[in-house]
Amino acid sequence: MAVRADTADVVVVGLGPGGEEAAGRLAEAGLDVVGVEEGLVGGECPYYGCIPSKIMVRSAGLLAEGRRITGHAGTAMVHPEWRPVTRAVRKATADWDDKIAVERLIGRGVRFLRGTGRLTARDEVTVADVDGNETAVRARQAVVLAVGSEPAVPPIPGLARTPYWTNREAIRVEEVPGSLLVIGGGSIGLELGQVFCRFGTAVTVVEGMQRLLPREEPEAHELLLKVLTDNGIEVHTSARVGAVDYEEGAGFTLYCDRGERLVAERLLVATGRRSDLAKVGALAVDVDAEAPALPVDERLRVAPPVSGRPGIWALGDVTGKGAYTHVSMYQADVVVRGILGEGGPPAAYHAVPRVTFTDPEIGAVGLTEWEARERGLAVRTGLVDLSTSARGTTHQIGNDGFVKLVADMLSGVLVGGTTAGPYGGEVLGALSVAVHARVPLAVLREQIWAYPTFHRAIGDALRQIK
Ligand SMILES: Cc1cc2nc3c(=O)[nH]c(=O)nc-3n(C[C@H](O)[C@H](O)[C@H](O)COP(=O)(O)OP(=O)(O)OC[C@H]3O[C@@H](n4cnc5c(N)ncnc54)[C@H](O)[C@@H]3O)c2cc1C
Ligand SMILES: NC(=O)c1ccc[n+]([C@@H]2O[C@H](COP(=O)([O-])OP(=O)(O)OC[C@H]3O[C@@H](n4cnc5c(N)ncnc54)[C@H](O)[C@@H]3O)[C@@H](O)[C@H]2O)c1
Repeated sequence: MAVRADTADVVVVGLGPGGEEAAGRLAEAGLDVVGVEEGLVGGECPYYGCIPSKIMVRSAGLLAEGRRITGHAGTAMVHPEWRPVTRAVRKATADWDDKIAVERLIGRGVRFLRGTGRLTARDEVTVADVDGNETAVRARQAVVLAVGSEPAVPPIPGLARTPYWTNREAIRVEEVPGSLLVIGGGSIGLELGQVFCRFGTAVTVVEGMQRLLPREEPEAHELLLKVLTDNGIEVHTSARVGAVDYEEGAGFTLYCDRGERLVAERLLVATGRRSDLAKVGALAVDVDAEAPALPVDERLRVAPPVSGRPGIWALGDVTGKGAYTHVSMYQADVVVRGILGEGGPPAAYHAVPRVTFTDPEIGAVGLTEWEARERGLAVRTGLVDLSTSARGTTHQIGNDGFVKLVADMLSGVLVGGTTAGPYGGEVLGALSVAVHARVPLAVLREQIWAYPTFHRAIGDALRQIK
């Protein structure tokens, strides 16, 4: 094993969306930056997450729209074919090759090291490559930990011995299975579950909590339960999986505590994410390696720079502030400004937007009604059914959805909201601005909302907030 020593102004460990952005911008600003990545430069989002999954969602959406033609605009026979989806995913991921991403990074001035980075001292990252060679890089100014997350697989008896899928295998699948069990009714389980269902797979979703998307509004659960069940997906909520079995040819069997015995060809485990703090050497900065996330202050510092010693920053999924690409990119900006000493506002999370790309899409921003009540706010809500709105009426089939607003009457602003329905993620834009900028309710009520749009329902919901 060879050991090499190096120094740099900044070492960025993990080059997902946020790490890549931070490394690139810091190098462009003239700092000597070493970027360390053990997998693919770009991270989960472009290769196994947002991009390929949304390609699949789009293809599945086309099938659904095709099937809606009959009875509304003529007749249509829809024959699903998975091959074009595989082709599009392979193209978008460059066949899971990051050559272009590495070139782009180097082009921005970053020195790239492929390997696993670990904090071995407060100012040192040791990078081990696949051959076991190590490079100890001493950071003069900063270390940025942007190591993201990986699937959290629950300790269900029998599961570890089976060839279950996580998002990684599901994204790379070459043929749709005849049947699929999904453990977890969150964003991944529902987006991919609906995709496979639309391509002909018999899908069963098993969710441990009482509701699908349990962190969102209960109305989102009710809507998705109705629509997904209508699509033919079998949904089990409040279901605890006691054991998993797998037999070649027979497939997977889930034994649930209430006695259900669920069988399918494939099993997708989509039960959230975890970050491996031990692997990145969190102990070197006195962080418990078993902690769920790296603790950061409002400037994303795990440890501020002190008396000539570099500061340790973190960003992205590993900070536990919302596992979304847009959060990681937002935090990258705060980190870059912090390292360059540019000042500017600290990180704020009162208006984190999120979209689950099911059909209907579930867009949400800020607090849910329950979260607002938990915080003791003077809560009033407005709720409008999209299907009965003017746009819902003209849209006809596929018009399920709602707009829900959560207001705090003391501060007189919206603190959260949900826009569920066709283009729910796009409609969310208007609400995101209102929650982010704390636009007074009085000002929002004066707004003219174009007719007949889905976002006009925001104006209708506002009128319910007295
Ligand atoms: C199926 C799926 C769909 C998703 N869809 C969306 C979506 O539509 N919209 C959205 O906003 N978000 C979506 N997400 C979430 C999004 O992908 C993540 O929030 C985002 O990728 C996190 O970015 P990150 O910068 O934290 O790092 P990650 O993308 O997690 O990347 C971290 C990188 O660090 C590397 N790494 C880890 N440890 C080390 C180490 N010790 N040394 C060197 N390298 C290391 C990893 O190999 C990885 O490349 C989705 C996720 C999944 C799984
Ligand atoms: N459109 C998007 O922005 C998008 C899409 C996919 C993923 N993501 C990100 O990736 C993260 C991970 O997605 P995810 O769907 O895996 O996580 P999630 O946290 O969104 O959902 C996981 C679900 O699994 C359930 N669960 C956990 N353990 C279980 C068990 N043993 N049995 C049954 N159910 C169980 C949870 O109650 C939860 O509803 C998301 O939180 C999100 O931040 C975002």
